[in-house]
Amino acid sequence: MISKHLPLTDLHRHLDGNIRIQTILELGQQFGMALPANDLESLRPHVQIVEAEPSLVAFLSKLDWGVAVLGDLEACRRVAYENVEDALNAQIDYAELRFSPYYMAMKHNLPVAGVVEAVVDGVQAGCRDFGIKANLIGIMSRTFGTQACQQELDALLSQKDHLVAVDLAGDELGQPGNQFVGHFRQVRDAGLQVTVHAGEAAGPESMWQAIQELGAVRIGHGVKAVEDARLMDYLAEHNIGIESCLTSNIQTSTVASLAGHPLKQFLDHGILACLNTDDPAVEGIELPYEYEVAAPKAGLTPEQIRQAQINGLELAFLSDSEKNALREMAAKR
Ligand SMILES: O=c1[nH]cnc2c1ncn2[C@@H]1O[C@H](CO)[C@@H](O)[C@H]1O
Ligand SMILES: [Zn+2]
Repeated sequence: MISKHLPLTDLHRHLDGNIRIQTILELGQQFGMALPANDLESLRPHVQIVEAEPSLVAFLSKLDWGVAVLGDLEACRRVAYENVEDALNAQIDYAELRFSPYYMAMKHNLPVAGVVEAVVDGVQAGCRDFGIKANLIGIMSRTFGTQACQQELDALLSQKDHLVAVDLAGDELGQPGNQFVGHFRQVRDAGLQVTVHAGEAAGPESMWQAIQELGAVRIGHGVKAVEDARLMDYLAEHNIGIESCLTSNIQTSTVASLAGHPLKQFLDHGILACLNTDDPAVEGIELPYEYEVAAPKAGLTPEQIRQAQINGLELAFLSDSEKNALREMAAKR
């Protein structure tokens, strides 16, 4: 259950993994693109997971049509704006929306820095119109290699005042984190926080690398930490946050069943772990489903679900006064 009197956060939410099917249809039509299907239900299996995919990389290919229809910067602005409305509809009080401008720019050769500006603009307009709070996390898509990531980072840093953090996402096995040490030095020098997708496709060594060499203060997924007792202790002692995404982990075949998901062990161990969506439109779920269906199936007690909601605010890239304002707002309703 979601506690109404606590702020609800989604800290791990890809806005380019949350493009509405209807919007994919409309943008496809607008830009005269041939889509694999021309109505909502026939397009669905091409852009949404219908059964678990065999691997992370197979799962990620389901995001490709959503970004393929981004034919101009206005389209990027539109999906960013709609993402804020989706967050409101999912009862979210505070969202950290992450996006990969290189991935969004790729199909139509859009200017990468222009994509960042368009996303910033769309999210700002959305926050004004829908009355919720959001911050942006820039992603480097490791799948496309180190040079593309540097180009992507340059574009992100050109708008660094509008970002709270930078992340590394994509093919964790194919592009290990040790290639990105220089990139993350630039991120930290720019005064931005670091969160990294790690311990999802690769093992606990990938999480150690993200923490010790890239400077990650939060880890996306991190499911493989259970294989390393010393890492479990380290995460708890150093308040390294784990951004759990239960349904996503099933759909990428990272975890075989919700009953076997390690989130419960993280919470039992005193690790600051929270509940998040990942790519809601692609997964066909929203945050309330994660709280009301997925978390109980993963064996979390009502107290642990409440703790996960508290941890979400604790881990947010917000100042103490911003967190307090959210707490007071939720306590009053
Ligand atoms: O669960 C995930 N694990 C790793 N990378 C992901 C996941 N979901 C999306 N992306 C990656 O994030 C970028 C778009 O924001 C893309 O690189 C996409 O492949
Ligand atoms: Zn993710």
